Amino acid sequence: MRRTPQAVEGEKRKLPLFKTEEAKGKVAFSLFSSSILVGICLIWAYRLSNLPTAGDRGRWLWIGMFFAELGFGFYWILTQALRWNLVRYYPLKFNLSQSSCKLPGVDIFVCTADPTMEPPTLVINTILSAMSLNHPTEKLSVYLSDDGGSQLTFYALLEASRFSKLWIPFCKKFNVEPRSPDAYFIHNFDLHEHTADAQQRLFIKEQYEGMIKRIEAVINKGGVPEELMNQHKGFSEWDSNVTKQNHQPIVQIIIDGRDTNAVDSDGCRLPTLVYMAREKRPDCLHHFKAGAMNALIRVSSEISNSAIILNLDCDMYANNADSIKEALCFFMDEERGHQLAFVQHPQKFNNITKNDLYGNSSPVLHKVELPGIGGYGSALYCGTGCFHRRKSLCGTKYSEEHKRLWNSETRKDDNRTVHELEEASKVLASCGFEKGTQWGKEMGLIYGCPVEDVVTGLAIQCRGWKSVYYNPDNTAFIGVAPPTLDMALVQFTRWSDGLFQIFLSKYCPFIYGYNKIKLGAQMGYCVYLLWAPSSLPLLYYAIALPFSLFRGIPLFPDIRSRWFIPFAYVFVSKNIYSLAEALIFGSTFKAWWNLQRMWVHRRTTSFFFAFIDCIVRQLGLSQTTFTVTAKVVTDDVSKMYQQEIMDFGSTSIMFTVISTLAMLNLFSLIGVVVKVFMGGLECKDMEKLVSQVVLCGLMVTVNGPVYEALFVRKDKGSMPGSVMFKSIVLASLACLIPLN
Ligand SMILES: O=c1ccn([C@@H]2O[C@H](COP(=O)(O)OP(=O)(O)O[C@H]3O[C@H](CO)[C@@H](O)[C@H](O)[C@H]3O)[C@@H](O)[C@H]2O)c(=O)[nH]1
Ligand SMILES: [Mn+2]
Repeated sequence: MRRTPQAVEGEKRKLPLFKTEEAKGKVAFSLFSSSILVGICLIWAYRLSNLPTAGDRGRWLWIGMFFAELGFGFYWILTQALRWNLVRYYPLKFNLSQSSCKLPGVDIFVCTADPTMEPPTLVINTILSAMSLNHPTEKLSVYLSDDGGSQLTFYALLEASRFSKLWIPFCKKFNVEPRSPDAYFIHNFDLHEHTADAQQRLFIKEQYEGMIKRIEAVINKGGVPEELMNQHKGFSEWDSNVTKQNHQPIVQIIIDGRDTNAVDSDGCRLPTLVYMAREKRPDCLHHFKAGAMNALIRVSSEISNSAIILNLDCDMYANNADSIKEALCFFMDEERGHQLAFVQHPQKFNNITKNDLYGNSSPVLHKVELPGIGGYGSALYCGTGCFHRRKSLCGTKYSEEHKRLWNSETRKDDNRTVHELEEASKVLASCGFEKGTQWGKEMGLIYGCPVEDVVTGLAIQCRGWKSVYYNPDNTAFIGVAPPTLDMALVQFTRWSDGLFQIFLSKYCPFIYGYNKIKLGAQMGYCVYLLWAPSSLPLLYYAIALPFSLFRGIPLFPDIRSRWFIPFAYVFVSKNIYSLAEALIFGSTFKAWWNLQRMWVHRRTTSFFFAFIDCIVRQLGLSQTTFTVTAKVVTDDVSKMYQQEIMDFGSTSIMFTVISTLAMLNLFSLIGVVVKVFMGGLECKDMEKLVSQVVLCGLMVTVNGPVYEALFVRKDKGSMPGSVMFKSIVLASLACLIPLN
């Protein structure tokens, strides 16, 4: 009997398109983690039962220790939620290729904000990589949002649109990866080979380099020359009044995907390519990246309106050519796909050195902590490398009805001309459009928070949607990590500030998420949202321990007391666990050590400043800002980074804090050594101070590079003299303050 095509289709569509795997070892882990919990409770009990009596030296120090350890303890409990429910997802690409379902359209959004910090040549590499992803080109549209409103970026995009006619067929023919020309040509191919393939590669490389030269020449001139301007009508938007902060909405459809004449060098259709610079006016809040994303959502709904949106930062190029296919496996799965709002990829970087000097890319974060919260169906939205369902991003609540709605959601059959589409889009990208609407509140990305991504993801999940964190072996998107300490700390300040702001707002996961997302997910969110206040216990330890050690005041139990055991157990086992976990997931020992140092620096500077900023803002004294991370640095700085030498070469106040803490710990350690040698400390007293000596010693060891930068190095990355001076004065003062 012959089966009808429908029956065959029905059968095939039942194949699952992704699978889930739970991590093993849950029982062992919960036993271990309970034992630490017991230790923590014992520590709290010790603090309460041994409180020095009123008038005793160090009573206040002791009370502070109790609160610090309460903070450490509760925070540690939260972090356990990230490890209870580790789930990994695997798309089944083969099953998708077997399925006869129609693929939905995909709109890719790329955001850029500044042509100097984010050079147009970098931006177009991301654009080209996005345009060449494996997906039917008539269902692919790429949008660039340029918050810099720069004709240089527009010019570069025009050049890229021309080059894409060569690049896309080249990628598909040779299955090129990474799909960013810059990242691809960095590999040293044997370009002198004489095969036809090698010849073609060489030809494309030359074309690429020629394009980059032309763009750089225009950038060096500081503007697009008249004769080039005449080549495209779009340049007429840039009259003399256009500045970054003040200009009309600009929308230019550079490639119209509907146009059957828009073809590449092989005669295949090109994806749609759109440039957008939303309107900016000095008296109109633009809400940074969130505002740009929302304008993109609206403009793209007018032009292509694809059901799936991929959002990328301008430095995140596509590495894995099949990432769209893989994401569609999740969304199109018959059984569970309709519940998913987004699929988040990890943020990986192409400039991570062997031992990850600034702890930018920890394997434990990507392989344990983020999938850990994903295990509750509540993966964090991290702002880039994320595939969204347009519906959920626009504010729709989850409902069972979203099943099988793909086909009705593809591109509008639109007969309007390019000009008409552009004019209609400009209205959507204007300042006034959002007034009195739900954009920024219930629709699109949420405004008012520098980490618009996390809060938006949370809101989506609280509307009933689920999300997936997917970390493929073949990394999907690769960006640029901040290559200086200062930049890394500034980035963490913005994050921890924004995250804590979410905690204090109506979006606090314990309240907003109550009964909507799982408790584990609420806790998991708070691990991040409480970064800023998590600075306080560590800062207290970093000051109170050397402070009291210098004065011979013991703050921990005698090493021969039984109370010493829980302290030692918690401290040692927690750190051994963290080291073992890091090594198992592919870190080096040195990378783990560097990360520990970075946590000390982040907590004592970024998180602490963010904590203060956030409180100040809650009092209504300041406004949200967004400091864009520069993606290019000078050669000196880059060389230092490549050699894994820390860069302290700026007078940032953060460096003063870092070096003051380092000096304080060093002074008190030296103080103790001197006392021991002078016979001023008896063995009995020493036994009480051992824990403090060890902890201060560790702090000094962790800070090794800080002392080097203060006293040994003479290069550009050494600590400026003024910072050294301030830190020595401050640390000495702290040592000299009398304590009754
Ligand atoms: O007014 C603005 C500011 C920034 N951006 C873009 O936002 C992206 C992220 O900015 P970046 O300076 O690179 O910040 P990062 O700290 O690297 O960004 C991380 O953290 C942000 C939230 O703090 C998220 O939005 C990002 O996706 C995430 O990669 C870049 O493409 C910018 O061009 C804009 O479009 N408009
Ligand atoms: Mn970035």
